[in-house]
Amino acid sequence: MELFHTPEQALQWADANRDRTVGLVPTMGALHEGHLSLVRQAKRDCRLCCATIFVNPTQFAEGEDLGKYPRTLDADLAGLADAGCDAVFLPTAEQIYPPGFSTYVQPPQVASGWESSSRPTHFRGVATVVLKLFHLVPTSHAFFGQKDYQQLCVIRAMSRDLNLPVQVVGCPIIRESDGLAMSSRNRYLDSDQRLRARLLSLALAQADQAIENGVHDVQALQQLMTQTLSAGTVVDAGGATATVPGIPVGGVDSIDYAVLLDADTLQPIEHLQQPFVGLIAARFGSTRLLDNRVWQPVQ
Ligand SMILES: Nc1ncnc2c1ncn2[C@@H]1O[C@H](COP(=O)(O)OP(=O)(O)OP(=O)(O)O)[C@@H](O)[C@H]1O
Ligand SMILES: CC(C)(CO)[C@@H](O)C(=O)[O-]
Ligand code: BAL
Repeated sequence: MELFHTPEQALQWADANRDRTVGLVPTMGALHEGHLSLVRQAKRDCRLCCATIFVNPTQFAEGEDLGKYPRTLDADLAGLADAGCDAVFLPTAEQIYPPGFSTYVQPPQVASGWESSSRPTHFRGVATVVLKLFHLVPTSHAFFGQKDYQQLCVIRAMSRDLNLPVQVVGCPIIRESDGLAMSSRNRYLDSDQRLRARLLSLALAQADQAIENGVHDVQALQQLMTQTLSAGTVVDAGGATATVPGIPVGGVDSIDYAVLLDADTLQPIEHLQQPFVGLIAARFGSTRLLDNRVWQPVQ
């Protein structure tokens, strides 16, 4: 596995391999099985895979966890090599944002709301760095996780709107055995928060079960997700409310959103007659976690 530290080296490598399909896997490091699944998918779809590790300062808001974001480079490189990654680009902040840098991507419409409500400049930073990475490591394909669903929508829209010659591939969410979506920030959770973090996937599973049982009212489904998250309780098959074995009493510390939206536009919906997504962001102390689930139209 080759390591590049400068944009020139990355460009040279991409140039030397321009007759092969190459898949790009952008990450911020602190890698887990979710990231490695993207590398494996890239290797299935493309001849070569290049991962990037860069904790991008422009996507963090003032007071967020940029300074304490986990950095585990040795383990990351071992995991990438093991997953069959061919090259890793590890730029510095000065290389990506040299003195005088002042040009940013205005993110597409689908960036409005949800994540942007708590992180107003987040997608401006994400879109800018992803566009730069696409230029610095020119590839035919780029792989992103559905765990960051709104981010995937933003990158797809940017690629379409700006005619970028990159096929954006969305990859399924990889979960822990209790359903918690893998995330680098899970390591911030203490043991009590970790048990309660299961409520995100549980809220989506509750909505899924209710849809199966014929509940097709959007408000009722959103309420069910909110109730599961805030009280830490579930509704059983008979409609009774019950606590969940193994989850400490009480719900998440706060909910940023728990909504059903059009799966493409992320606009609110009134019925379930188009593909739709359940999107959740909730907090445990200062740790903010995301989860989502996509459904096909219900007739
Ligand atoms: N559980 C997962 N399953 C699939 N893809 C994932 C998962 N977690 C992250 N990814 C994807 O990996 C890529 C890099 O994400 P990132 O480095 O921010 O990891 P993360 O675990 O989401 O970190 P954070 O906790 O900071 O949100 C993104 O495309 C992201 O969607
Ligand atoms: C896509 C990304 C690597 C851009 O910094 C980041 O937002 C992430 O890790 O999801
Ligand atoms: N996983 C998206 C990157 C971020 O939260 O900044």
